[in-house]
Amino acid sequence: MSSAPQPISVYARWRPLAATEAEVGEFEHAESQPNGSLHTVSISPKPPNKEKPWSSSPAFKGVFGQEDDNATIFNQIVAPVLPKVLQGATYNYFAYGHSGSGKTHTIIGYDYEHESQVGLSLAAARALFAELDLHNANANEEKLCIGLSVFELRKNAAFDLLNGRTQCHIRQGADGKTHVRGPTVTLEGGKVRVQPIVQRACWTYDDLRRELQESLGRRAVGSSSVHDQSSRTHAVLELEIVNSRLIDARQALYDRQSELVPVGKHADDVQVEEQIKGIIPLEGGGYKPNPDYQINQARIDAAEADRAKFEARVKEAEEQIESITRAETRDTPRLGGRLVFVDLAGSEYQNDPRSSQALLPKQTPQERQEGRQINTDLLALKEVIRACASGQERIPFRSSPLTMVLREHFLAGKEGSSTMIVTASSAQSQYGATLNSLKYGSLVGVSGK
Ligand SMILES: Nc1ncnc2c1ncn2[C@@H]1O[C@H](COP(=O)(O)OP(=O)(O)OP(=O)(O)O)[C@@H](O)[C@H]1O
Repeated sequence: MSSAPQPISVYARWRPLAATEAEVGEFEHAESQPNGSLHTVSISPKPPNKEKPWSSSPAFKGVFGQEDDNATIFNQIVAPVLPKVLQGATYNYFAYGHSGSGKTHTIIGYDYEHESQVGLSLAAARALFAELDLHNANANEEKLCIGLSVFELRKNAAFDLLNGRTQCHIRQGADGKTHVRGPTVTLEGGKVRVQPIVQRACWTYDDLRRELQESLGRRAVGSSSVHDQSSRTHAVLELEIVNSRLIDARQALYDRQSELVPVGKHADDVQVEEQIKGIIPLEGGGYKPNPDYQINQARIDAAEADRAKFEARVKEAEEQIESITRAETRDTPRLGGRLVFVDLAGSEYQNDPRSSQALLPKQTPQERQEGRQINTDLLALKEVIRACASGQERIPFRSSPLTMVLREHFLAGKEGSSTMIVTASSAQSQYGATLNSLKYGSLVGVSGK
């Protein structure tokens, strides 16, 4: 697969100190722009902390200060790409940092009422709806809306937050694509349904906000030995520009895939049954043809013909989706534009004793195992971003469930890009954790140069 380089930009964001942290004090941090484009970030601890000062490479496209609110960040790094999203491009945003550093504040926000505080995903949805409403007001145009998907990734599974937190499996198909599917449900008449991650059609901003709020209420909560469970999962929010025809066509595809399952199984069963009846096992091993049974080839052929008929129906449904999404039009907004926001698990789970000691004093064996998976995910993400940014031929998407799930978004075309926001705290107590986050961001950012 040949891949065009996908640009990556990394930003750092300092959050204000919490009241309790302010009492203990903060370490020094500064930034500079040595080559006039990318920023370096420098930090140095205050005594009694004996750690060494550290400076990043020029790797950060920008640094947001404690006084910068969500609206400022939205205007600078999300608003400029919205015209491209409306033309069909995909843009990915990742928030990376230790627990409590401000990832959720940045991606979703906690205050939905004040424009300056709404997180990047909701602010983007509101701005997209303003454009879609203008388009939809024209009676001649097919109406467009935003398809919302919200899921959590934990260990090797995805949990669909728009579908009661149903556990879904992440698999790579024969086509190399990643499939995220819920359990197979058997319906009346032997039919089955294999439900993918739900995409909810939202026609207004208020609809979307309500759906998002409700789904986030289903995030894994409760106390582990140290943290809320939410810091141990990656939350993925996808916003896609869709219309009713596309939604219906995708539903038709899932229906036909579901219909194919029992038909395919029946064809396999008939094949095996006939072959078994047609042979006799020998005592010393091996088989000989059964003289008393003539393999019923007509029965096998009928079952295979049935399978072919249902496979053709699936193919037809796939082509229908292709024809809807590929419909050549210069008009905007166009179908398929996407924004993907990822609130990553706490970076303290990365394998570094310095940050771990401060934030993870005591972990159960199960938590340590989860921590190792998060570590794998975050390392894999770094490698995938670096490979995408340098236009490498082979991108190691299969290294972790997180990168498998995001594969399609990274490959969505040369128009889009990825942006990482490293959320950081200058509280004295969080020097080690912040240092590690900035180091990670710096490594990712230099690959985008
Ligand atoms: N830039 C900011 N401005 C104001 N308050 C902030 C900012 N960043 C974070 N906060 C506040 O700090 C607290 C912790 O932030 P948040 O929950 O976003 O952290 P997190 O990195 O998502 O943590 P976790 O990984 O545990 O979910 C919240 O009360 C949040 O409102």
